[in-house]
Amino acid sequence: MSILLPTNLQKCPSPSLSLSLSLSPSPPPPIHSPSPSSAFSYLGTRRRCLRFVTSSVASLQSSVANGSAPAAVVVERGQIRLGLPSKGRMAADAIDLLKDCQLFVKQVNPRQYVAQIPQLPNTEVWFQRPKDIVRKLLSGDLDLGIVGLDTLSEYGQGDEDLIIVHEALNFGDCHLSIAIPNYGIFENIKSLKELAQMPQWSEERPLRVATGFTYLGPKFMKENGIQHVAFSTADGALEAAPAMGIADAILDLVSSGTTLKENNLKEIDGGVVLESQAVLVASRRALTDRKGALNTVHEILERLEAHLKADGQFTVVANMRGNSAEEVAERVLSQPSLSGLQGPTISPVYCKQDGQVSIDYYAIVICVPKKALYESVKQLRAVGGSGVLVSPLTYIFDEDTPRWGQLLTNLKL
Ligand SMILES: Nc1ncnc2c1ncn2[C@@H]1O[C@H](COP(=O)(O)OP(=O)(O)OP(=O)(O)O)[C@@H](O)[C@H]1O
Ligand SMILES: O=P(O)(O)OC[C@H]1O[C@H](OP(=O)(O)OP(=O)(O)O)[C@H](O)[C@@H]1O
Ligand SMILES: [Mg+2]
Repeated sequence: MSILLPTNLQKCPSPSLSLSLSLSPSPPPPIHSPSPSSAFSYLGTRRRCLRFVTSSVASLQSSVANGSAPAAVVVERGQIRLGLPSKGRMAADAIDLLKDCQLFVKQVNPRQYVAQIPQLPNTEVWFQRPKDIVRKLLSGDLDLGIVGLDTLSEYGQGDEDLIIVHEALNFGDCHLSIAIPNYGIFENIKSLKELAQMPQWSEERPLRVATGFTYLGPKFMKENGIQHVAFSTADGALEAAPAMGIADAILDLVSSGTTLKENNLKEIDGGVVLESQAVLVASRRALTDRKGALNTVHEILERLEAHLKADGQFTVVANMRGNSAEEVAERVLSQPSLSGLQGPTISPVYCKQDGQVSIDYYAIVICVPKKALYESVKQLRAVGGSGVLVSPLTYIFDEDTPRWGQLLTNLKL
C-alpha cells in the first residue's frame, strides 16, 4: 500500500513550518561538534565566543591548529545568574518550589525579566523561555537554571558543560513518547518494533513523525535501528497532525494521556524516549571559574534536598503504654514500617496521679513516608499505639547533602 506525502512535506516550503529531517544520512550533530565543516559546530563555537573569551592568542592558535573549540574563561560579573522559566506550566511551580525552600523571588511586576532573591544577595534571577535557559547556560549568560529534563536534553544535546545538580525537583512530570493513531492501518500496532516493521515505510515513503524534538527524535530512532523515518517540526497541538494527514505519528510530551486519548492516539511499547521532570542545572565553567557560584549552588542544593526529602514524609506522634523506653522500642521496631529515618524517638510521658508522678506511657515520634502512612498507623495500633497525631514535615537537613558530594566529584574538586 502506498501513501502519498502531503505536498507541504514534499516541498518543505519554509524551514520554520516544515523542516523534514530525514534520518539518512544522519541526525544533526551536537552543538559543540568538533567537525569543522558542520554548520552546527560553527554556530556552537560562535555562541560560546559571545560570552567566553579565549585565554590567550597562543592557546587560540593551538586550538585552531588542532581543530578543537578554543579554551574559554568566564567573563567577570558580580552576580550569579539563575534562569527560571518565564512562562508556561513550569514558571509558577519553579517559584513555588523556591518559596518552599524559603527562597523568595521578588519580581516587581510580571513583565520584568530580572528579579532578586533577598536570601541569596549575590544571585540574580532571569526569567527566560525554558529552551533559552539552556542556550544561555551554554553561552555563559546564565550560570544556573531550572528546566524540564526534556528541554535540557533537546537543547543541551549532551554538552558536557551542563551539569544536572538536582535531577528530581518533583514537578513537571511527563514523558516524551511516540504516539500513533488507534485506528486505520495502526489499529493493531502495539510496539515500536511492530511500527518499524510495517510494510508501508520505504526510503521514498518514510514514516512521518511530527515533533518539536528534532534532536532527540532522530537520535532515538537511530539508536533503535529504525530506518525510513522523516521528522517534521511543529510548535504545538501536535496531536492534530495525524488526523490532518500531516504525519503518521507524533513524538511529544505526555502527562495524563488525556490529549492523546482525545485525539484518538495511543502510545506504544518501547516508544518512550525520555522520562522527564524539572531539574536544577548548572554550567560547569561557571561552577569552576565564577567566584561565588559554587557557594550559591551549595546553599540552593541544601535547601532543595532538605525540603524535597521532607516533602515525601509525615511526622507521626503516638502514645504507647509500656514499662520502659527499651521495651516500647522493641515493640515499635518489630513492625516493618515504623523504624523512621534513623529509628524511633521515644520519650517518657510524665503523669501526676494522687500527687505522685509516674511514667505509664511513652511518646514515640517517627517519620513515615506519605505513601506508607495508613500502613504505619495500622502497625502502630497493632503494637498498642494510641492518640496518633500526624503532621507535615517541612525540612530534613541530613548530616550531609548527598548530591553535593556527587557534584564535587563530577567537578573533580
Ligand atoms: N502535560 C505536561 N505535564 C507536565 N509537564 C509538562 C507537560 N507538558 C510539558 N511539561 C513540562 O513543562 C515544560 C514546559 O512546558 P510548557 O508547555 O509550559 O512550555 P513550552 O512547551 O516550552 O511552551 P509552549 O507550550 O507555550 O510553547 C516542558 O519542557 C516539560 O518539561
Ligand atoms: O498528557 P496530557 O496531560 O494531556 O498533556 C500532554 C500535552 O501537554 C503538552 O502540551 P501543552 O499543554 O503544553 O500545549 P502546547 O502543545 O501548546 O505546548 C504536551 O505538548 C501535550 O500536548
Ligand atoms: Mg507546551
